[in-house]
Amino acid sequence: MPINTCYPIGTRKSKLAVIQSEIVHKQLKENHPEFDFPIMSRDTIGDEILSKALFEFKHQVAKSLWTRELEALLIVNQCRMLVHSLKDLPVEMPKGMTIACIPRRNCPLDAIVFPKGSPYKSVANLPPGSVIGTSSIRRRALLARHFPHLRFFDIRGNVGTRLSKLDDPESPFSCLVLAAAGLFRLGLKDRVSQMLSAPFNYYAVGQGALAIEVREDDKEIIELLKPLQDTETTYCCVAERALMKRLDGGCAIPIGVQCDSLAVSSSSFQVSLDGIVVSADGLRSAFASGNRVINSIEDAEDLGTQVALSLLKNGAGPILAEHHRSSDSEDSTKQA
Ligand SMILES: NCc1[nH]cc(CCC(=O)O)c1CC(=O)O
Repeated sequence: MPINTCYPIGTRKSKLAVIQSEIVHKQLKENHPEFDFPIMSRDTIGDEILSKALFEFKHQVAKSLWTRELEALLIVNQCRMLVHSLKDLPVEMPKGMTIACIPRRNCPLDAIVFPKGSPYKSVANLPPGSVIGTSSIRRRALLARHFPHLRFFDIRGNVGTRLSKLDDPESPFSCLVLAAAGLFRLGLKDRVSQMLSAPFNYYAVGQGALAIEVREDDKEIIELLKPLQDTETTYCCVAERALMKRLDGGCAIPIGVQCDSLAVSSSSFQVSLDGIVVSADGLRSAFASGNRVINSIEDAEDLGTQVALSLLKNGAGPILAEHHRSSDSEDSTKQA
């Protein structure tokens, strides 16, 4: 037996974060039954400052909201890996950190959840003035594009908290928009009334995928994580993240994507990537798409960058500049 047999997994404390770590734990045990992978959970700033809408945070702060405290555990070797939702990770990883592995993706789509007992089954049927609960500027902008008669209120907290706010008879919300993957992992599939997909809705970069973050120099854990890597998911997510990186987007910017892939051999995939950038009011948008055969991470990055450049050619620049201006000034955070 090697001397080191214990590789702790670090995670946020929310129920979803812990379930996601358990998914990774199970896959690690299947591949390495001789080792232990205890789960250690911690609170992060993102969990503590629940009263602020996400897009009110400064761009740079928003990028590391969910991850900074956990990375400290990696640095001091108290944890060997962190399990995150990929969409919560910044496109530029902090110095010394890397994504070792992206396992197989769950459903990447957004879903609509109505309160228990609601007569509605579709957002399209909601009467004018109905209130949609979401703190995501992307979800708000994309829905406003189709339904200018609906209103949007922020809602924060973990998925369980949001659902109890929704079900409260005093609640202003007619429905919530949540990631289907999170609801599925929490065993709440029966709460999903409607799935939102392209060309009507586009999901967040990396949505539905997990990412395992490690110290870049920890070759031992990188090796142990190799069997958990899903090549098809990785190519799609790398393309999506390259698109966002080229547009300098964080979670305060309404960029939506839709990525589809088809295996053409065991190691190459035909990948098509659609991207959309929307103004906060949903009135203006830029769209672009691209597709190519992907054989490597570099190919995937190239696809994402190409779609980003097409987006800029199609008018994404001024829309993005507007968002950067409003998230950089102190007093214009409630623009929509
Ligand atoms: N920003 C919070 C967050 N981060 C990841 C998920 C869901 C799981 C996933 O996308 O993999 C959620 C909740 C939501 O958006 O409804």
